[in-house]
Amino acid sequence: MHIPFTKMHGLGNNYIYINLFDTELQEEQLVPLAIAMSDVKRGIGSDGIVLIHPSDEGHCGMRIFNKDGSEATNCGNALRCVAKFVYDRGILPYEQFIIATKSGLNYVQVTAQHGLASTITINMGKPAFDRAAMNMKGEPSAHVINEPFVVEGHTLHMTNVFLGNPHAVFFVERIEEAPLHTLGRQIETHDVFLQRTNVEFIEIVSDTEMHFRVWERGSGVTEACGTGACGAVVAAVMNGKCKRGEDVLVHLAGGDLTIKWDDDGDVWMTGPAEFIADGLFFT
Ligand SMILES: N[C@@H](CCC[C@H](N)C(=O)O)C(=O)O
Repeated sequence: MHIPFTKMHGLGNNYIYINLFDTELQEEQLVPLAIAMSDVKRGIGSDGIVLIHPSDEGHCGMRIFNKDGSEATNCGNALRCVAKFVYDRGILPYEQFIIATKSGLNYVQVTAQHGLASTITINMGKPAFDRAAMNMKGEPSAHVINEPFVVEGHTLHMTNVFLGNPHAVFFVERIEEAPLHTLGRQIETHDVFLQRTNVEFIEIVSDTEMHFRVWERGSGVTEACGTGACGAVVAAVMNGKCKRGEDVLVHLAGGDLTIKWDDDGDVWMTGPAEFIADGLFFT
């Protein structure tokens, strides 16, 4: 079987996109396909796969699988790439439309240059803070804001934000010292998180600027995480370190995103998306 695919990236967070507007896949193929395609040596190599599919009321739908085959509920960088895919390729040639994900409907605004999407702004929805939303052990309605968290004998201070996906955010003095490789997997798989978590380290530069690094659930260290950057800005506001209602410039390993948590409670993300290649995957 030959599966047509497109590889794209958002600030280096790279996924293989499969267009189900014109390709058919069975549900049982999806997990093995995510693992096989993401493999650098025997597949294409990626942080996971993303399915672009027709959805109700003329919306475009999106599903995201991490490189270990686990399915997530949303992906900020993939939302921008899907927006560029459907806009540039004439599937939804409008500057405003909706992408439906497992975590809800995301409003999209495309800024185009010479007929191609160059910058994409997405409404990422409203954050939640309760342990139930985070799928954590403990009192379901309790929030975790800057609470001591012990992992591998280290006591860190954790803030939890659910923003499309679960995020555990930690402040560091210097971003170069973020313990991504030493504690990322241990925090992701800590038994307090019933469905694991994404892990973010941030260094505050000012109340409108930060550095950011991520260990993603199911994919490990990646160059960028859109829902994570949104969660990090919300966590910084909750801890009195960033301003609500203003653009916050987030420096990720793969480039910059602009994030705003507005006064109505919605979080907005603005950034780029790029095509890498089209191809056929042989199974
Ligand atoms: N890279 C993504 C998030 C992908 C899913 C995540 N690893 C999870 O399992 O929750 C983004 O840009 O938001």
